[in-house]
Amino acid sequence: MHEGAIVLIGSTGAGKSAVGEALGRLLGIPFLDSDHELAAVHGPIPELYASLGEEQFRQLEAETVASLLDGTGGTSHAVLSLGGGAVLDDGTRRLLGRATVVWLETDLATVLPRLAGGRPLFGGDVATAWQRNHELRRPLYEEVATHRIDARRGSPEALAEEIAAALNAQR
Ligand SMILES: Nc1ncnc2c1ncn2[C@@H]1O[C@H](COP(=O)(O)OP(=O)(O)OP(=O)(O)O)[C@@H](O)[C@H]1O
Ligand SMILES: O=C(O)C1=C[C@@H](O)[C@@H](O)[C@H](O)C1
Ligand SMILES: [Mg+2]
Repeated sequence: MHEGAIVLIGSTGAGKSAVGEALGRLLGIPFLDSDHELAAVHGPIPELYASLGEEQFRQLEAETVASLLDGTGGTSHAVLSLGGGAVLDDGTRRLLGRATVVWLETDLATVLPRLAGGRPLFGGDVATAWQRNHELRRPLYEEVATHRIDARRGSPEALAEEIAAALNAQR
């Protein structure tokens, strides 16, 4: 199997958490999520983001990702789903250079119904804000991804199967 972590990246609502959980279950390895870890240690993301501001939030997120990646090194294996904006950090992108990084590609039509509850960073017009972030971050996802999956259709379980097959094919 794979050394270190299988990291899932992509825009908000792409399914990183849902697919990551399914992939961990499928492969029988732990599932970690940087947003879940941040929330467990520091409290709910919206409040954390509001109190810290973007710059400090990104710094804390980067430290969290680094420590989760550290914990998955050596002989242990895990699936690690990142927050949608985690790739904005240069240090995080450098660390991802050593991981298997799966980009869940999606589009606005797919995620819009999933964003109905609102996301902390998307004040005002959710669709416009999502699209802007999606376009700004696309080159960064592209830079660090070792694999790409079309996440616009298929259940989280089906997408997990697809990822497992893609990773097996390269062995
Ligand atoms: N392939 C899928 N098919 C149907 N629903 C999905 C799929 N993937 C995710 N969902 C649902 O869409 C919502 C958003 O998914 P999820 O939280 O996994 O996205 P995310 O990429 O982790 O977003 P964020 O960047 O905010 O962490 C959840 O309610 C989830 O159950
Ligand atoms: O797209 C973003 O910038 C974010 C996505 C979420 O995963 C959270 O990490 C947070 O809401 C920020
Ligand atoms: Mg998530």
